[in-house]
Amino acid sequence: MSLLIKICGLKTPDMIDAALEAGVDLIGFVHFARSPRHLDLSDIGRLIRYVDGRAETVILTVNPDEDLLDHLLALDPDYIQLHGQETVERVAHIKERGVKVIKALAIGDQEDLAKVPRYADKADLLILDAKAPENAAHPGGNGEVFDWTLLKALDPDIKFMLSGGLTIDNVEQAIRDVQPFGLDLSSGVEVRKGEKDAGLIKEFMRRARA
Ligand SMILES: O=C(O)c1ccccc1N[C@@H]1O[C@H](COP(=O)(O)O)[C@@H](O)[C@H]1O
Repeated sequence: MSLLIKICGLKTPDMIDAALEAGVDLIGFVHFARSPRHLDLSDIGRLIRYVDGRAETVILTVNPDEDLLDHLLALDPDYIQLHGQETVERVAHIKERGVKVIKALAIGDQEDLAKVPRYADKADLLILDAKAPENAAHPGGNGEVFDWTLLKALDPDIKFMLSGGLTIDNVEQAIRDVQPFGLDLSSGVEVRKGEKDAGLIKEFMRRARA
């Protein structure tokens, strides 16, 4: 089965077109004010309508309260991506609202693996990402790679998307070494923070699919 690939933090129709042409499966939009990829609700709504079912759409957010969730669900994304400290119970509650949920977990050491199975049981998709550096303005999207060898201790039946610092230079090694179910990335296909590049998206996808 081919790898499921999500590119996050897209901000313009042009970059959505580049991602679709390159064969990206999941198109992600960020709603988190401190991020250089942040979009307001009306822009996300407009871009979801632009995608128009040509790929699945994801809205990434961090510890959303019920009011924000109402606004995000009104935009009708296929997935909500939770990139904060949301509990397993919160994941279950959001799924009950009728949307698929991607849960991102930060992996920094062996102990972080203990929580993975419980989230894997509840979330529709699981992302394993690097821990944000201290003082980072946002908990993801920092281009940080974590120690992939930690994942050798994980139950091989758990399906996850590998994330954190994936680029055209390390994607082939990531696939070879980790053999993930999917890949998720943002800053690795940017020329400046928050500015995606069509050539990098195309080359990343070429190498990932090769
Ligand atoms: O991209 C952001 O700005 C962001 C903000 C808040 C939470 C998560 C964010 N990004 C997500 O982090 C991972 C890894 O990103 P990268 O490839 O290391 O840049 C990915 O899921 C991003 O969507």
